[in-house]
Amino acid sequence: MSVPGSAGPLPDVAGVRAALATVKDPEIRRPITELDMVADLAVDERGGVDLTVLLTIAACPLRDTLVNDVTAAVRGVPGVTDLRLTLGVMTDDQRTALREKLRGGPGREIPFARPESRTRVYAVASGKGGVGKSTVTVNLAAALAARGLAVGVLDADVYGFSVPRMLGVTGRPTRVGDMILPPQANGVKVISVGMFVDGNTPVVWRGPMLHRALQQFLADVFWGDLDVLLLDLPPGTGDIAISTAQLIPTAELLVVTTPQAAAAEVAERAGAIALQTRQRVVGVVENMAALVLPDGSTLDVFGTGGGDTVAASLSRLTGTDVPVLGRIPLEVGVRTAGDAGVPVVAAEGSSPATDALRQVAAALAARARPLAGVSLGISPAARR
Ligand SMILES: Nc1ncnc2c1ncn2[C@@H]1O[C@H](COP(=O)(O)OP(=O)(O)OP(=O)(O)O)[C@@H](O)[C@H]1O
Repeated sequence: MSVPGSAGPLPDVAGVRAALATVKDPEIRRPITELDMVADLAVDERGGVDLTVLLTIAACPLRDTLVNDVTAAVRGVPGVTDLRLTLGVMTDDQRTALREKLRGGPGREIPFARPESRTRVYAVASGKGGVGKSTVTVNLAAALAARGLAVGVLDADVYGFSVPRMLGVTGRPTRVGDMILPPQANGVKVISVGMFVDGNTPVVWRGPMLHRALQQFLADVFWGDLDVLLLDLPPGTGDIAISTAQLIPTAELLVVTTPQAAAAEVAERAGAIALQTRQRVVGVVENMAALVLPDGSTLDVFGTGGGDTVAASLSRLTGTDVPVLGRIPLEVGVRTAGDAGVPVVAAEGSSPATDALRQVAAALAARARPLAGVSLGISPAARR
């Protein structure tokens, strides 16, 4: 059949539906046809399309993106002459059904704790504050995402949350019923306690509240099928590190230290918590290593040897081989990039620091869990 008065083919519902299957919800990042967002679809004999798309929530922040993507997809179908698009909103029951579909069931369990989970979870720990734990976390996340991995960062540094700013995330997460959709920046999905408090209000939570918050971030946030989840822990050996081990026993520790002997001693204590929690220590990252001066010489601002000391001591304590995965030099660009909300590895060009960070990311990427024989849920996740 063809459109009256035109030489082209008459579009049918299946053709338009196929085009709509290429449109992804901008926040959930799955095809809208799979999410049951396409409510009514009809094509008349003139090539006019009547379509109702259901938004997950009325205040959908990316509504315009969705409308533009839907319009472009439908208008791109040969023979379509008109699109009459109506936007509706899901009912509570429809949202519950969507949540269960995405989660693979009605429970509130932590997907990363399931035995079949293929997500590598790394808890990034440090002994003391200010050694660059958050900087290392966001750069590893961005470098892993640049390698094509699906990456999430959970900023569990409740007292010093800085990850959203370093990754350039300004938005708040959208809530669909009791499901939280993480904002994404630099290819990384991010959730931080800082997104749930007003302005610069300090967080004054005690252990049980911290545990519940962490549990909620792990269970109620729709992370999708991640390859890697990085947790930015608060410095030290506090409640959050223990909660992490209880909630995701397979989480592995990545210890960040500086070359300074004093920092190394406390970093050892942070790593040694793995003995009590029976977690594996995947390695040590030595940050703030020798600064390269303009004449090419180097300056050991924080001394030398801290990374090796921590790695040797944790190897001895845990009876496993804990390697130094990389040494990240002090570099002005690392700090300015973080301040600008773009991790330095995501900026143009390379430097000794970006090379070292990418090398650590490569070592972690090589440890990705195999996909074979693992059920991924309703469909492969969109990577970004
Ligand atoms: N390799 C580096 N070169 C230059 N500056 C760095 C480097 N690593 C971190 N910094 C800077 O040092 C400061 C502290 O880093 P960061 O906030 O990442 O530390 P942290 O260990 O996460 O601190 P806390 O746990 O107390 O929040 C930041 O201003 C950051 O930009």
